[in-house]
Amino acid sequence: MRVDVLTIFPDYFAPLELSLIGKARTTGLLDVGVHDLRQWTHDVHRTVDDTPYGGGPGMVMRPEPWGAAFDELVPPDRPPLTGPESVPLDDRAPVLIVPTPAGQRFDQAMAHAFAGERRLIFACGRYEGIDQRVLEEAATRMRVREVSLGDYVLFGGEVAVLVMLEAVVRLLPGVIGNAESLTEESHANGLLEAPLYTKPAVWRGREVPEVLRSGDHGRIARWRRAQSLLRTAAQRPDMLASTAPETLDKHDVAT
Ligand SMILES: COc1ccc2nc(C(=O)O)sc2c1
Repeated sequence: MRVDVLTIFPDYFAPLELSLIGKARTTGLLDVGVHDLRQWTHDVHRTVDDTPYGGGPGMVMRPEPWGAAFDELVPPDRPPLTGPESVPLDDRAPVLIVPTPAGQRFDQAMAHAFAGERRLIFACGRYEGIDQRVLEEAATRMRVREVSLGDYVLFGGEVAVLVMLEAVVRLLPGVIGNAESLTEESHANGLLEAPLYTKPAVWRGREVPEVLRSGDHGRIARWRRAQSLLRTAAQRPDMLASTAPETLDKHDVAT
């Protein structure tokens, strides 16, 4: 997978050299380019923002640097359409992901969808946001996705990109050594994962549930399923709404 990130704070992405993402890059599973948007400015102050039309607080990111950056990263195979019309794009066009509080909520299903793409481009907004015409023009040659991490507001898109990148890259084949981890974790099956335990068997007077030390794999699986349902009901009842109702056997719940 090729990923390009456009930002005025490239240093935010130093963490992409670390851990499993860093390893994915060195092993060739992932190719990342982080680009300072200011390299597409031409004034002495390398200006990327200006006051909003219609008034209002703060500043808006100017369209010109973004347009020039996209021209370089995604050369139009034809002059971009200048009208308001958008062009349906085939699935070979790169996906442009724009973090914004006004976007669709990011979730594991979206992470899987992005993980299936050959190329992702992330546009990190700052200030009050990016001139809307940038997204409209980009849609003539990319599949544009406005995405939010949740119902809160950050200073800019960089942190959201780091979160989405980690969620996506860990799904790429070969990045996580034991792919089975991906099937057992929260949100993998529409539920939250069961509680986890490791040695010692007793810690500060608290015992690991006997069932997990029983060696009875069928019983352990039933217990974990029951705990997963109970935990989801307690923490995220909204997730249960899209899960078929299940009857819990009290023996499966017992620890
Ligand atoms: C100006 O760019 C921003 C500002 C806030 C913000 N908050 C996000 C979020 O997902 O919470 S993405 C994002 C992008």
